Amino acid sequence: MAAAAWPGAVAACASSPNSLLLSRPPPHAPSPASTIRRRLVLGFGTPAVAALAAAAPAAVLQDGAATLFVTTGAYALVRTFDVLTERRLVDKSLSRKIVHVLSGVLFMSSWPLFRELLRGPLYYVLVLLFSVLVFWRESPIGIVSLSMMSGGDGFADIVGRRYGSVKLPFNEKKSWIGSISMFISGFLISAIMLYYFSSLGYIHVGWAEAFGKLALVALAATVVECIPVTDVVDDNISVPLATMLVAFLLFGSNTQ
Ligand SMILES: C/C(=C\COP(=O)(O)O)CCC[C@H](C)CCC[C@H](C)CCCC(C)C
Ligand SMILES: Nc1ccn([C@@H]2O[C@H](COP(=O)(O)OP(=O)(O)O)[C@@H](O)[C@H]2O)c(=O)n1
Repeated sequence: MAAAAWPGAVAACASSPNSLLLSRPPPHAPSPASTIRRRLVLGFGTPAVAALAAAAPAAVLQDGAATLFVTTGAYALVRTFDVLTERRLVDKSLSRKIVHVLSGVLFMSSWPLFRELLRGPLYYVLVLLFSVLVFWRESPIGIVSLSMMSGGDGFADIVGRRYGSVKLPFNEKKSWIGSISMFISGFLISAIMLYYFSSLGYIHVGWAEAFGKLALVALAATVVECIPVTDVVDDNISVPLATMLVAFLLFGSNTQ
């Protein structure tokens, strides 16, 4: 049953985007976030914690604390029933069903703890789950598309925000250097991840062809990321979907 900890943790992580909920606290009541912030400052009182609390937006603090709470709770729930089963205090199948019941109910109960609908992280986690379920580690498609979404899109932002003064002619929010960084980092991280999985024997990579294919997938990811549709489709969805399609066309279901 220890393996159940992983889906539990992913579910807990997925709750961080606090997907579906979401009543904000009434305006007259002190917000939980400001209470957390006050406790951080007054309770722990170190300058570093106080500075962090002062700098972080209230919603981030509240959602961060709620995510930590839910993640810890998910592990605690599974671990508790693991121990009860090991000590033969609860029958194994009953233990599993109690976790079955409590996981869903406690997970739903945690929704009011969160504050905002954080779309990007939610989509990101959903794409991770989709790739695990559909592609897992035997297909290069999931590996490559997740590399583009995480590494490529991530570095476009990191580099583009800092050095992206020269904007793209068709999208004033994105820069040449951001898109070039996306292409290079997406390509490199995909190649590294393919190497990692092939060295463990999960996939076979024909390297002579793989580099050209990866360049095409990285190009597709880069183009999709920089066209001005981000307001319509989040790039945590558009980038992986586009790269899954191109990788499927180029690689098929394996890298032979
Ligand atoms: C901030 C994130 C995505 C949104 O990006 P964007 O809107 O700026 O484009 C990432 C969200 C991460 C998520 C909440 C947590 C995912 C956890 C992951 C499944 C587990 C990693 C395990 C590892 C072994 C530490
Ligand atoms: N191709 C790109 C992508 C992002 N960026 C920079 O990164 C910032 C955030 O990018 P984004 O709007 O795609 O952010 P997310 O939707 O990925 O969170 C942009 O406002 C740009 O400053 C860039 O310069 N060039």
